[in-house]
Amino acid sequence: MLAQELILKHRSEMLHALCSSGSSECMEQIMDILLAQGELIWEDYQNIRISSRTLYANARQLLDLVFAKGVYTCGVFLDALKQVLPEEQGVSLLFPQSCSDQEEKGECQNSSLQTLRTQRPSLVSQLHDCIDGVLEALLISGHFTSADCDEVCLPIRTPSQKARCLLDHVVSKGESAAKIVLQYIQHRQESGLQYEKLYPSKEILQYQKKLSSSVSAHHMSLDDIYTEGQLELGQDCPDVHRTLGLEDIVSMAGTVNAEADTVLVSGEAGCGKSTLLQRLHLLWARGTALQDFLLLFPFSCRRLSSEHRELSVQELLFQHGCWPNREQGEIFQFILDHPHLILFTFDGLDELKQSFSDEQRLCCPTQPAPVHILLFNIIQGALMKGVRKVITSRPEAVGPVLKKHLSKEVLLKGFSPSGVKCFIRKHHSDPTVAAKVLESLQSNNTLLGLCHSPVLCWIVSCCHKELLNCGEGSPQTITDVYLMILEHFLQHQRSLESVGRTGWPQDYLETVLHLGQLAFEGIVTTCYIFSGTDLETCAVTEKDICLGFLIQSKDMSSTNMMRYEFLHVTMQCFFAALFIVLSNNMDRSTIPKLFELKDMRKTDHSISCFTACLPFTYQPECAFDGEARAAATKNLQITATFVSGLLSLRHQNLWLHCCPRAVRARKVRQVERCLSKGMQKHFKSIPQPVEGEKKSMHAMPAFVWLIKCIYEMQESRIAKDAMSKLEVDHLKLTYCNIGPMECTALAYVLQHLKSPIGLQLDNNSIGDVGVEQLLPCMHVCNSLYLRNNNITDEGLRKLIATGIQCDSFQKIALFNNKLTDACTQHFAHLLKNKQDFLSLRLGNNNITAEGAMQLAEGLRANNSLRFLGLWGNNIGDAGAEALAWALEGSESLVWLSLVGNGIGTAGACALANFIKNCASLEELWLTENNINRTGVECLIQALEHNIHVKSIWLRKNDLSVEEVEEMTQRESRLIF
Ligand SMILES: Nc1ncnc2c1ncn2[C@@H]1O[C@H](COP(=O)(O)OP(=O)(O)OP(=O)(O)O)[C@@H](O)[C@H]1O
Repeated sequence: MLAQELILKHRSEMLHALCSSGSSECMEQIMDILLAQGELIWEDYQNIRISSRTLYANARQLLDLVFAKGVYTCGVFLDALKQVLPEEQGVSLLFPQSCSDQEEKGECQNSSLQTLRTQRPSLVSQLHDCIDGVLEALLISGHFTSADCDEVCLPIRTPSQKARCLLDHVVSKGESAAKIVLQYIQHRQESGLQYEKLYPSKEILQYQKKLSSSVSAHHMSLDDIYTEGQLELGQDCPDVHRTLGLEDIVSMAGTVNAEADTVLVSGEAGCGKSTLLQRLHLLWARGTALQDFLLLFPFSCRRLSSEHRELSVQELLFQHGCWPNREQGEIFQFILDHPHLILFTFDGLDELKQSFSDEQRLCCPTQPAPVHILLFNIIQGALMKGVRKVITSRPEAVGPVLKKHLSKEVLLKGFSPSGVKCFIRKHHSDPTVAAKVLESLQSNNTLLGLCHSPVLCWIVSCCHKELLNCGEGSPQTITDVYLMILEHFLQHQRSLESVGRTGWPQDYLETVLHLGQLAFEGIVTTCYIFSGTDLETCAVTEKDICLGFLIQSKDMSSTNMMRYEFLHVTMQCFFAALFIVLSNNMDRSTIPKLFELKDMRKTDHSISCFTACLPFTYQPECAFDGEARAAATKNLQITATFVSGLLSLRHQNLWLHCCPRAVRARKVRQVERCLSKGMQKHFKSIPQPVEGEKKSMHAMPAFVWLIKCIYEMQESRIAKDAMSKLEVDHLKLTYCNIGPMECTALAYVLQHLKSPIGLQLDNNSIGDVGVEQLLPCMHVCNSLYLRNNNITDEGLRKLIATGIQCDSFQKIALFNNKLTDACTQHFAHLLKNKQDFLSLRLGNNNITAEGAMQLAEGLRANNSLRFLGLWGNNIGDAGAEALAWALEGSESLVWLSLVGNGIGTAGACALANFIKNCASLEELWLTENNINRTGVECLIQALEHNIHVKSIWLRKNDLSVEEVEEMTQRESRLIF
């Protein structure tokens, strides 16, 4: 439709749109545009704007005039109208199909070219700083050749000349090329990057470059080995099961609170949180990700913790973000004006000494305050509202107050099985070495389980020579892995020094004790960065530093002071544990305090020989409260785990010449006693069951920790002793961050249970490797709940192969995993061979009709199954028919759920046949299955012959309100 006709047709709507607000502003703006483009002359303008006339009369005059001037003026008018009127006022409604329809009909074929001509002046200036981008778009789309691009970019041209030359070329290429240019510019505007407005000065650009280069300089080293970790949305997110990519962290995906600007990435020690942030920083600096953010400021809570001055936000940005800059004022103003273009990252919130609180409010960005207060205000958006923030933390430090201020939580769960492979391949440039390391991991599933933690994977990969030479005795525990890297670093030093010395721990005992003391005192006082003076106080020498366990602290701030930290905080825990085990002067109460986790910081710390020389000021008790205490305690727990491992029988020979046997024996006894007491305390806290219910224990995180300590000791006597006192029927360990490594420990200990239990491990990250680790305790599980654990058919195959041999194994729940039809043959086999199996729940996997048919084979041969849940799969009518055939005459099945399986009317009719003759079924769930009236009729008829069925759920099917009403009357057991 021509522009003139459009005006004629929509005249009254246009009048309304122009005048209904009662203000002449819209009309004035449109006339500005028409005047600027020469479509109205000054006299026209005067003739329209007559103040004694009504607004509507003036608008009519305008429309008449524009119409009289012809098609072209009408086109300009329509463009102006679109520009000026807000969308919601109905401008899009005015021309409901204008452009798309017209384009299809070819009537509007010149519109982009036209726009290029009519908007030429503004386009020239808009193109100034994006010529390269537009040329690239034209090149990719095939409209321009590289010769065209070269022609446009001739160095003699000024930016405006380049822009004009580009436009001229585009006009010669036609409509679709013009469209590309307009789309490019529009996209930039939409994404908030209207460069003229947003790049107010060269300083901002220079500062951006400076931030990028300092960020890349810090993180380059990781570039070659970075491997994607497993990212999931937190449990509060609506779309929990979605897997995420790196950029999704800052996207809106999974947002639970749209008001908040802060995203939390949480995960266990060494799962790769800091590394993930470093990766994000690097990608941003290179311009390959997060390009919606113009400036990115990375902060480390570890380093912020040692800032004792009060700072304003501005000082925080420039003193901790990057070196001070001349143009601070302007840059800061830019940040305040454009918060949505800025990204802050705060790594390691758990390392702050204060728990998150939203009580002390600040709102002035120039007001100085203690750093943690600034941080808390930034996180909750009281300061720097609109700036996007990504914070990382261990889970212990995340309390409900913090959660309230999060836009979403993302869980980082370490490497997937393919991630482990990918990391090892990246780490070893020689593919033969990589293949050997992988082969050795495949042959030691426990070690493979440990490698799901990136930090352990890194160590194992570094120590590949030791690993490949260790034969049978390959590492089984995390202590083994850390001992391996200790030996690796020390041996490396030995090979540089003269040979002919004794054993490695002895030769380096002093070094280990120096580093150990530094580590221990740091862990006790939550200090992870050490000054030269701290090192001196613990007698750490230059040579000790050269071993490689301490690294120079990377700091983007201006301070030139040399500071150190351990390679990783878990390494610090390991050295602290070595110190506890090897120091002869250790206070006797240290181990009990460590295990009972009575706060070692609170006491006056009478660890005699070094109390006096503690380089740290102890924080008053109140400084560690709530989540901050829990987070600090976690490192003490990791230390205790290492203490257990180091004192295990199998490592005693290592220390023969390092510490007196009697002292060591005492420490071993202390650890054993603590573990036994700790477990008993847990068991005592289990409430007595209500009559008729099972005795159930909901494990606390400390229970998993104690189990891991027992595993590190590798003595079945201790495991047996611990389990001898546990009397429960059901052990619940849901949402406990249980990965393959924890499964190993659990199975090691639980296998000694006296009587079988239900083991509930829903919502963890067990995976196939974890499943394999659980096998040794399958015989004590009468039921196993593994909902939402990333389990595939392969893990399932192994699980069933063992389960089938276990007499007590009777129930399994596997909803929300990654099972497909390939798993159903194993279940069929189980059902055929286990005539006492009771419950099979496979909801929300990927099972289709084919899988249902396989399963049917097993069901047909089984006469014990009481519960069968297949909701949220896709078995269709054929699957339902197969199940109906298999279950015909069943005397055991009580409950069947086929919710959301697309079984349709045919499926319902098939099931009706089975219902007719089934004396056991009580509940049938057929919600959401596209069943129509005919299907329900079949079910009603079947129910006429069946008095046992109590209810059939039929909500969300293809039935009208009237049908529902009528059928409810006829059969009250149908629930709609
Ligand atoms: N995605 C990854 N790709 C390659 N290596 C990784 C990755 N993530 C972690 N690592 C390795 O694991 C080590 C520990 O990771 P990182 O420090 O990021 O863990 P973290 O979760 O921040 O630990 P913590 O909570 O103890 O501070 C890194 O130094 C690196 O060697």
